[in-house]
Amino acid sequence: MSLRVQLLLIIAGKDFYELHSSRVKTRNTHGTGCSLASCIAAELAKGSPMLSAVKVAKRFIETALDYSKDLVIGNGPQGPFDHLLRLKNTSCRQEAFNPSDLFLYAVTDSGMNKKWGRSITDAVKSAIEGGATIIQLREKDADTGEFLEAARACLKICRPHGVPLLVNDRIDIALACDADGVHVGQSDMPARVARTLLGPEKIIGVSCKTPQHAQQAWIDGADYIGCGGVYPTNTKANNLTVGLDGLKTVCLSSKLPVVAIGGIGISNASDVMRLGVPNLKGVAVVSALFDRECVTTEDQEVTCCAKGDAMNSKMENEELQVRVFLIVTRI
Ligand SMILES: Cc1ncc(COP(=O)(O)OP(=O)(O)O)c(N)n1
Ligand SMILES: Cc1ncsc1CCOP(=O)(O)O
Repeated sequence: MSLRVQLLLIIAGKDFYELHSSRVKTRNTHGTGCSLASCIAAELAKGSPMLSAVKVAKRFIETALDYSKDLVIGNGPQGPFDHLLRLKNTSCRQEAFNPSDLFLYAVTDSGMNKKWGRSITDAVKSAIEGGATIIQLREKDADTGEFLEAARACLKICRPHGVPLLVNDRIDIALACDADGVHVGQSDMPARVARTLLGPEKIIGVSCKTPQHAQQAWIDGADYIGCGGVYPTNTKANNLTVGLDGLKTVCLSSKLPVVAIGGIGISNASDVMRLGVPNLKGVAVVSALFDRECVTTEDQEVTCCAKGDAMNSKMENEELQVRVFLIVTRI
């Protein structure tokens, strides 16, 4: 039987969160409370909002408990857990949201699938085969029942590949099918409310065009920023273009990982990634993947080099190999 551990978090007397995890069976629990508190304090000192700080600290304690569960130190009924594991072990368990998942972000489009006569599940399957690292279902004109059924079917495709599936705008659909998260825009459900509804573990992305949007997304507990349109696009009407400069400004204004979106395809993905800001983690594409007659598994690899950003001295002058896989048409 696997026991669950529950941590209740109340922020400012009004926001209430339940954080769950599996119980680690071990006698080595001495030091967990003070390590949890210290880790929360350290995250807050780095500028994290309370929820993010507690999530990071909780994951650290879980990982350390698991890592040190079989240690034998002393003879007492309770042993110490190894809170220095991060200094010794670099292969710690992965966090729930891995920013590198943003690398090739495929956003579906019901109109394009209809135009090319393909089902949403076929589109998702092909995108994953082509190298997509995260999928967003952006089904603007699907009926709720139809959308929910499609989302459930897509989850069955994504889960075995370890590819997160997010739902655009529809928190209700994400909740109903237990998707990995949502993407919301500035005029959708506010990210703070989405976080309250979805809980601390789900992935929340927010569209941001300005540093103010980015700041609010961070405060609201978002996991990543979608920034664009970087280039003009026909996929989204009346969408203000921010250009590479706007993208860079948003990236530099935030600690959150950023994915660029809007008019990005095989011809300019490398220009975007060459911006070289450390928190720009990938490109989100709609038409480059899905406005095709036949999405095949034939991948085209574009390798580009991006310089590390001077903001991060470790990255300075480092050649960063960015491999962008795009699915191409076979006629
Ligand atoms: C990754 C990503 N970034 C931005 C958007 C745009 O979202 P939004 O502003 O809500 O506009 P719609 O997609 O709803 O038209 C996105 N979908 N994904
Ligand atoms: C949804 C969205 N948000 C900003 S631009 C855009 C559309 C991107 O589509 P495409 O990759 O076809 O330009």
